[in-house]
Amino acid sequence: MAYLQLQDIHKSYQVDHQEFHVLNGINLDFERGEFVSILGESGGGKTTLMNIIAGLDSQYTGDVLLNGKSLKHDTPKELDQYRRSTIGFVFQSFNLVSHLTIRANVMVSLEMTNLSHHEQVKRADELLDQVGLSEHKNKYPNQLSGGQKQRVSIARALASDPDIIIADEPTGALDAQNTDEILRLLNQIAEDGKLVIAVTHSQIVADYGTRIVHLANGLIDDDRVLKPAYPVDEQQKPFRDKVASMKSMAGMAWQHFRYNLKRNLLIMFGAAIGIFSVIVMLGLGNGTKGYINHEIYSQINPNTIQVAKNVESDNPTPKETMLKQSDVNRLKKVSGVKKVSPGYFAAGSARLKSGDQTIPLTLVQTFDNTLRKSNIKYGRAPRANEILISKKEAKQINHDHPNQALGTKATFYLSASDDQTQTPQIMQKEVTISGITDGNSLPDAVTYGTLQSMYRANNIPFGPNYLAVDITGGVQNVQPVQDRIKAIMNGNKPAFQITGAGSIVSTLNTYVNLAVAVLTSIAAISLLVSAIMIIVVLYISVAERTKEIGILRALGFSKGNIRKLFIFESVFLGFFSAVLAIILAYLVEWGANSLSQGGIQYNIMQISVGNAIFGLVVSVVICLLAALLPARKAAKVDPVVSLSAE
Ligand SMILES: Nc1ncnc2c1ncn2[C@@H]1O[C@H](COP(=O)(O)OP(=O)(O)OP(=O)(O)O)[C@@H](O)[C@H]1O
Repeated sequence: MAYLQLQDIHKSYQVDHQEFHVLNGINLDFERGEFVSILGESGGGKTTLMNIIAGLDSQYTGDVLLNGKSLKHDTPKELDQYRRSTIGFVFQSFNLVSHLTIRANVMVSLEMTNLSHHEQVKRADELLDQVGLSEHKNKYPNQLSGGQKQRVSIARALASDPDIIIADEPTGALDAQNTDEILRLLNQIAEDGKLVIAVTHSQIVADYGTRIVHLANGLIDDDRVLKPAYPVDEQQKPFRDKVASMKSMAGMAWQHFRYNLKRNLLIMFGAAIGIFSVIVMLGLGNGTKGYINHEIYSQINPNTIQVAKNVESDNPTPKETMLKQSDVNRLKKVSGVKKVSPGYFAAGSARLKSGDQTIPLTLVQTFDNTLRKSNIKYGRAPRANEILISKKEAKQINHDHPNQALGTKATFYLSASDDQTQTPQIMQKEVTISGITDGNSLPDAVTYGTLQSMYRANNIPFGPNYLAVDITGGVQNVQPVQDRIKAIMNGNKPAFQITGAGSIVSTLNTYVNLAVAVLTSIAAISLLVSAIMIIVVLYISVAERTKEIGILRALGFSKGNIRKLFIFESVFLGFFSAVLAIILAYLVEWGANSLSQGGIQYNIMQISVGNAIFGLVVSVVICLLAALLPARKAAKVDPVVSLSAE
């Protein structure tokens, strides 16, 4: 039984509903150690026959048997494996991968073996040495002469130690001296016990081999043995072949990415704009929220909230708003609540009279933890019969030296209505100014006891109209505790409401979040544009690399390998675009914050690590999705068509 048998091979092409018969029943036997030249007229079907032998074309009738085993029913994956392990290609136009160095071109075949990287480099160097190119291994194909390129392609064909070398017009593009050199190498391969099948028009080439087969009208019309086949030394391959790994495909994608760095940099800039805008918007949102919180929390203590009774009427009576001990007890039970203290606020009904100055007090409240001691610029917090006023008010007492208002005696007036008579009464008390605050919108403050004594003196019932609730832990606990308090019901109505400045923080944050979401969505439109751009670029890349895809498929790379090649390249694009976008965003953050520190003394842009990671993940995912269709197209490229492409 011959090593390779062709049995009654018929092949025809369908063009415009017409059938063109190219091979009309080829029967040939080949042995290892033979150097067979296939001669025949141009267009006679020699390349077609080679594609069938190589397992690139399976649309034929008849059978190809290797060691007696038919290829006819092999799956595409089995044919990939057959090419990987058994076939080595040498093409007329060399078909080297232009973006890979000479050594890397040889190593492409070795990616599909179980050799370690180090062993692959060693084998590639040995082969390049064998074909006399060891000095050129770091050059790129366009830096070599035609003869040198063909020697590289011979080294690549031998890399995976295949038993059959198919050479399609191997000397067609070479001068006499290089032809001689290449023929010597091919003959050496046959001498080493491999089967060399060379398609040629040249009688010189044909005469060099051990046998000449002539093709005419789709049939073998002559088959001459010039000399006996070289003896075959049965040797085990020094390594096993395997499907190229993810790592290999990532490595190859990386090599192409680097080779096209300038172009890729431009694409990356385009793709980075979208990610950059999204990250900047998120950072601006964080900064704005932070600024609002900072402004509010610098005046009030976020960890103490004001809780009032939830009353329905617009104009509730003091009795309706008054909180009871039972309310205090209910709040104390809420998890996260540390302390509940009674508080009272009076809006628009108080005055302070000092000498002949009468100062209206917009808001007076009890001094408790909702206010920050750090806002007291001069003096201290009020004790019994003392009052804390703002700097603006102190200026009305002593215009030039407001701090000298400290210790001044004044009369504090407060109107209150007796629930029974409904007649407002003006209560008054002599107080001393104990402190002056710095803020513009801070309330004036007295102690709860001071207010209580004023009401008692006038026989008007008094009780807290809010409760100051201290919350354990950090600021992050405030919202959950607020939510738990809001969930306490009186029948089917909430029992309490959160009042004071703290209550608006979450509302403001909700608005800012909404604004950020809208702006981020607008920024995300540029992400869509980036995605479309990447799809277009990859489609162009598939078209540009059709030949390369054909070469890789001929060498034994599977469709899946080709798909991964494009997907990896796109992922690299996504990753580096995001890195670029993140760097740009942090630069803009630095610029914006330098400006905002000068104005509002706050970092208005705060890009978190989470924002940067989000940008990175989104960019990689978008590029991954954008690569799916072009990668699929690349995988579907027919190697026979792409190899014959101009
Ligand atoms: N994909 C195809 N569709 C239609 N016809 C094709 C296709 N590929 C090849 N042919 C035809 O099949 C015939 C054989 O082509 P093939 O390339 O095998 O010839 P060849 O002997 O290698 O020629 P040459 O020596 O000029 O390279 C030619 O007539 C060619 O036009």
